[in-house]
Amino acid sequence: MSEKFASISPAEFFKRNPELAGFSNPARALYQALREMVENSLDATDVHEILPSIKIIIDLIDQDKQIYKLTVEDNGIGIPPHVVPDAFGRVLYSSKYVIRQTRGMYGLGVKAAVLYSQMYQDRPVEIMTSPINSKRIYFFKLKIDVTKNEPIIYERSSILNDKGFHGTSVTLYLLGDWQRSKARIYEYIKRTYIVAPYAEFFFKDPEGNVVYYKRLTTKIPEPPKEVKPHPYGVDIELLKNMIAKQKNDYEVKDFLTKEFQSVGDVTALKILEMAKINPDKKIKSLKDDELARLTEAMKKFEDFRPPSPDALSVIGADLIELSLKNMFNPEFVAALTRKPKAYQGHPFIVEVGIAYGGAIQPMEEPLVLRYANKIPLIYDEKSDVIWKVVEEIDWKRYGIEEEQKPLVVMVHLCSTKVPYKSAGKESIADVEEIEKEIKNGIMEVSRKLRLYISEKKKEEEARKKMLTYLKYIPEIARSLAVFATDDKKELIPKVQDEIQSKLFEIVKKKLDVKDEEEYKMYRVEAL
Ligand SMILES: Nc1ncnc2c1ncn2[C@@H]1O[C@H](COP(=O)(O)OP(=O)(O)OP(=O)(O)O)[C@@H](O)[C@H]1O
Repeated sequence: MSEKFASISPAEFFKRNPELAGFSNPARALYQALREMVENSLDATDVHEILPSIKIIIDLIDQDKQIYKLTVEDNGIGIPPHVVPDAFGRVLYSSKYVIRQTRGMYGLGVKAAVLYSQMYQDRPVEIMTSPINSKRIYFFKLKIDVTKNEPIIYERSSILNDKGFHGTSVTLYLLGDWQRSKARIYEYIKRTYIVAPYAEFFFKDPEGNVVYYKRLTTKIPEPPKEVKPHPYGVDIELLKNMIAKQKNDYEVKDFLTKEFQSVGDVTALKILEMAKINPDKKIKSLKDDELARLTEAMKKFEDFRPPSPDALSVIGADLIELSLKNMFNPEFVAALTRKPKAYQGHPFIVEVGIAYGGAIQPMEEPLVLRYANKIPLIYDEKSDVIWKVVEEIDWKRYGIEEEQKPLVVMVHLCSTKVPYKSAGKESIADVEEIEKEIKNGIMEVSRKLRLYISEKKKEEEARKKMLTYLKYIPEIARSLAVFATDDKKELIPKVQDEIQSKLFEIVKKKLDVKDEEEYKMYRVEAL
């Protein structure tokens, strides 16, 4: 029998393999669709220095068929009306194919949700949007033509925007399973809020429950800037692609200095010498073998400055501490942002937060909160590099002796390219440089915890010591009273009482006991 060959569109590919984008079953699909929409909303707000107000509503609209209506609304930058159909109806269409840290990166998320949606019910996706300063609010209803990977527009209209609204609201109908996704959806929203305390979230679930997470601060992290590629991240195809896109036919030396970061005149000349290419040669005339030599020289050259961290946007130690305190009410909290590092030409920064004791529920393993580019990662915990590192930490070395540890470890990796293991963005691959940074970050913040625990222990020991003195006070007071009254028996009780009170007073001061009740308790116990 002969093989039958055919070609399929990217839309068809993801329709056939929805699990690759996280849409593997109705429970996971409801969670994943919500995630994709919330992440788009956050990218449309905080990346543009707008304090996010995000509204999420899930309704069950067909009990028999388990069809849910999911709406996510934001106050973001909105979407220009001419790109809406492609943004929601053409797989691999995105505004995020630039070198800048955003939650989105594949140009797939919301389309994967639309594809899944139209597989099990027939309502189109509904979009309402108004870009900043737009005089009109636009409405669309559309589906994806799976064979052509194109939007099919069912409705398009607009109304006057007389209230100055800007932002986007997306409504999707899909086969879901609320009962089996409920815990994870709540966890996702909570963990998203932990790293975005400058956002407010309103959530109404299909059972009618409403949660509101209020904005804790108006301090918004500095947004990421778009940067040029770093020479370490280059390959032959990328070079070809960049050259093809150039309007002017640069000389190769100028091309290197103008289109890449960290390349000045001297460096460009050195690279071209290594690649044996004439610096005046026009880029469009470069042959394949020359491009290969140029790529190799760019990879081998050792003196580039590391990739610029300007494209990254960290959360910041103070916001992490604020959120951990607010969420867990711990007795100790610390956080830090490590210095920028790079892997394969991509800059990255690791942030770590730790919370201990107080109201934290003790568990055998610490509670690990994993984040990548401000997205909480909920599924596939055990296959993630963050988990791998946390698992290897010997907490006893940091003063945590308990079998059941009241401990939360939060790790945030931000990068212009997070090495996710799949398009569903649930776990980070073990890249050596990243693994090492996470380890160093956890160790550094844990040393602060160790210091806190050891000081606390010292204080407790000192306290215990003082408390044992209490036991001896009546005895000492009696002996001193006998001594001070020259054995005049009738005076002894009074003097003994005076000495005793004085001594108790001294210990009380030393112990720093402010609460009279607590002090009495010690006394009773000690006596
Ligand atoms: N709420 C929104 N506000 C503004 N723009 C949006 C919104 N939702 C989607 N977009 C636009 O639509 C594009 C496509 O979104 P989509 O979720 O498919 O991919 P992405 O976010 O770019 O990447 P990823 O697949 O990694 O999530 C986005 O790049 C963005 O430009």
